[in-house]
Amino acid sequence: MRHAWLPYFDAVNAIIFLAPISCFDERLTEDPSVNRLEDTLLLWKAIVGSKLLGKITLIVFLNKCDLLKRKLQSGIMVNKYMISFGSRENEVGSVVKYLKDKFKDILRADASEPRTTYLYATSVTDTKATATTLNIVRDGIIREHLKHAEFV
Ligand SMILES: Nc1nc2c(ncn2[C@@H]2O[C@H](COP(=O)(O)OP(=O)(O)OP(=O)(O)O)[C@@H](O)[C@H]2O)c(=O)[nH]1
Repeated sequence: MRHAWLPYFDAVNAIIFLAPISCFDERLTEDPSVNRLEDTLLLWKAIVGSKLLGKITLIVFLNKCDLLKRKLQSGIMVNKYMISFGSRENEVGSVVKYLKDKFKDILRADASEPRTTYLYATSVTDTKATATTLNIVRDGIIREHLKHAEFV
């Protein structure tokens, strides 16, 4: 159904893409053959590759970092579910860096033109930290618009 809702986003300036990165070891309820994080990356690929969304600023929240931390501390290994994670340290910082690079790689390979994209590690249930992140995002978008309007 995803292709059905893409056209409804043609009049927006920015999309906040929430990627629940703690779900690296989970499967989709609707299709247990698909890993949830792989599914998230496929959706990112579709959004990045969509010509309809080509002019929209993309903001990625690598979300549920608190839940990710808890999973990693309990001994669950990322490389068991994502082979390409390899021998990197099984801790939040290296998982976030690895995933940021993955999102950027897809952007480089699939975006039809260069575009403004921001990536943040978040735990949105931490409302104070999320408010700060949203303020940074808002300032970035405003600055971007002013730049296009040649005010800065
Ligand atoms: N601890 C924690 N909980 C979160 C975070 N983000 C969302 N949640 C909680 O996760 C639950 C599911 O919310 P979402 O992930 O937004 O919704 P969803 O994608 O439809 O649901 P899931 O299939 O569970 O991912 C809710 O109870 C949220 O409050 C987060 O960063 N940290």
